[in-house]
Amino acid sequence: MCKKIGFIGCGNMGSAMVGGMIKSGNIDKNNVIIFDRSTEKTSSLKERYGINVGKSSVDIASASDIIILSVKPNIYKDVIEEIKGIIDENKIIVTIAAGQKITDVEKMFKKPVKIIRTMPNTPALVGEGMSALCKNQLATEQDLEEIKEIFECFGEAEVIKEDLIDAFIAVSGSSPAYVFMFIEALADGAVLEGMPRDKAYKMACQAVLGSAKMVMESNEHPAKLRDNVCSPGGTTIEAVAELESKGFKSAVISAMRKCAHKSRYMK
Ligand SMILES: NC(=O)C1=CN([C@@H]2O[C@H](COP(=O)(O)OP(=O)(O)OC[C@H]3O[C@@H](n4cnc5c(N)ncnc54)[C@H](OP(=O)(O)O)[C@@H]3O)[C@@H](O)[C@H]2O)C=CC1
Ligand SMILES: O=C(O)[C@@H]1CCC=N1
Repeated sequence: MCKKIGFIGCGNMGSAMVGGMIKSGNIDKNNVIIFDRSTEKTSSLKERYGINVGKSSVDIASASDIIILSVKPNIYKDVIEEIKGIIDENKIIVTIAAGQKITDVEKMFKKPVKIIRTMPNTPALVGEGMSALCKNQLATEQDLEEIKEIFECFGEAEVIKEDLIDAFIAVSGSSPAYVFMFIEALADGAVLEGMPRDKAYKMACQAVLGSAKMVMESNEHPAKLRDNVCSPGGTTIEAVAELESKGFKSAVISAMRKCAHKSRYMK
């Protein structure tokens, strides 16, 4: 892969993707160029990964074959207005924004442009991202495969239909936030029972990591794996009963409905 990859916006998600790509060893640092209106962010990424820094969004659009729009959804219009003159049918626009449908982005360009809509997540930074991708009509299957390969540098990637992207945000793009809350709650519970805080985080994280791995590798239903932990009259069923009475699962499901609804209707 020797195409030039440009990032416009290097905040939480852009920097996680840049970090994941470079750390993977599959993308040459000389093929990555970034721009953010905050020079502090670009300087720190340049220092860490040795990548190139552009002077403007226009710089990135000119120098890159693949342009990743990693600014907030409400900034898309301004950035596209700046770069659209430079974008031709040989370049691929990659979007990562919640709520920005392919047709919305096509309208902003007001001309035929190859667009791959994606939804990554921040665990990309540690090579454990989960991304979804879909394409517009002008982008080819080969373009989609090429972008998927780039996203696979920092985790798993799946091609999905665009109408599933709101569900995907709820289960993947946004879900690290709720998983971090769960880890924090597990650690707090352990601290309450006398465990030192640093050990509590390590134990909580390993329990989450190990449990996720078990679901992925065992092919068992999560409820069966839960039942295997619940000894009759034992400790776990006490915790499970309390979680059920507090509406643990329904709280998660209803949070995800809010998340998907926001993604579907946000402007
Ligand atoms: N955070 C996440 O977990 C995920 C985010 N996304 C999507 O990623 C996108 C970025 O989100 P996130 O990284 O969290 O946001 P951030 O605010 O952390 O990053 C956006 C960056 O873009 C900069 N910026 C703003 N305007 C411009 C501009 N005109 N030109 C260049 N840079 C600009 C911002 O600077 P300043 O801070 O000065 O405004 C900021 O550094 C969003 O569209 C979001 O929906 C998708 C999946 C997961
Ligand atoms: O909160 C947001 O809008 C973005 C999209 C997915 C994760 N963060």
